[in-house]
Amino acid sequence: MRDIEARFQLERPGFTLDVDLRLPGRGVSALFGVSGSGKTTLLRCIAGLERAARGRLVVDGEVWQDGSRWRPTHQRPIGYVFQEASLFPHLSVQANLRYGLRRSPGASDTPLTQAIELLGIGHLLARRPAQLSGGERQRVAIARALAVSPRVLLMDEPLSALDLRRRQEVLPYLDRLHDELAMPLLYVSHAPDEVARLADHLVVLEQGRVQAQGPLRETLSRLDLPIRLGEDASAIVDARVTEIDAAWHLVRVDFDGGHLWARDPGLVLGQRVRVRVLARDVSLALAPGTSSIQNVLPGVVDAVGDDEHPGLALVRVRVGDALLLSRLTRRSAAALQVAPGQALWVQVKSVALLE
Ligand SMILES: Nc1ncnc2c1ncn2[C@@H]1O[C@H](COP(=O)(O)OP(=O)(O)OP(=O)(O)O)[C@@H](O)[C@H]1O
Repeated sequence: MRDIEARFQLERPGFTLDVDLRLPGRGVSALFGVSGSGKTTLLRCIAGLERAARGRLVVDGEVWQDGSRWRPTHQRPIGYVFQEASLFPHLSVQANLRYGLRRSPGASDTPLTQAIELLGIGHLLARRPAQLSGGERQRVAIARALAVSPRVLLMDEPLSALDLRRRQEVLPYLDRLHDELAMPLLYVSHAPDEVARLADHLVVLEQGRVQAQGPLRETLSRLDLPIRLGEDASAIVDARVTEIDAAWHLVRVDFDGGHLWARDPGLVLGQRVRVRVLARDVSLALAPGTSSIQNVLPGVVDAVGDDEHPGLALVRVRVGDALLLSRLTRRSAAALQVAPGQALWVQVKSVALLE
């Protein structure tokens, strides 16, 4: 699967979308930005729902749109999942799933069967939408989008209408999509924790323009970006579970730069995990010290940048191959004489393990 090339300009009263994107042909690309930044508009352009959008769209080597060509929505092989599952209330889950297939006569049943398995909804097929939980409805909506064998799956904040428990229930299925789908998935979200967990590639939109785009880890560790992420500024580290301390309900994960201890969310030995480390949970010290913090790693300062408040600095520290961010007061940074190339100790107060 080749990259997606998406260039669009769209003028609306009080809002202009002007983007030039190259998205990987596989994996999850998160479109991230505050409300009104143009995320939904961008998805609609890709789906061919914004006739006024000028630009160029190439998916898997096929031109869907350029100066002279325009494929209407029904000729674009996409799956579209909205915030709320729009299922027909009078039809069973099975009939809802088959509904989308009517558009493509002769389509094989295999993708639908696979989607039912992937989303774990085989036992729900005879039910009506009113007999499903919000999370189950959303899983059905995702399966319906996959049943038509799309070349791209577009998801517009698929969890935002769900409460925390239902979100937790659906997230593992999104992980499965991430791991098992060979097609690209464009995932709109304004929730940094979802992005950190699911995305491989990140696009940050602000007022209709792209502020940053690139692989997730690199893009998150850009020093100009955390300002936009505020309290959610974080780094992602790829690690593996190497020890489980059942007595203290802790788990040890190892990565290239050392190891970290975290609360055990129920992991198994050897499991690969993404570790999310918030910049505000990372402090720096000249010596390992004797504080209550158990996660202390040797690192080297990579860069020092401004933060949103003049009293704060953001420091990027290399720990092995990983880059961590630390948010500290300018006064502390001055006291430690923090500067690129300096070796110091990184104290990590807490981390989140994202399976
Ligand atoms: N049909 C429309 N006609 C005119 N303007 C619109 C229309 N839909 C959205 N807009 C405007 O376009 C801009 C981008 O909206 P869009 O829905 O793409 O943002 P978003 O990032 O998806 O926001 P949210 O997270 O709230 O869904 C906003 O200023 C919005 O008010």
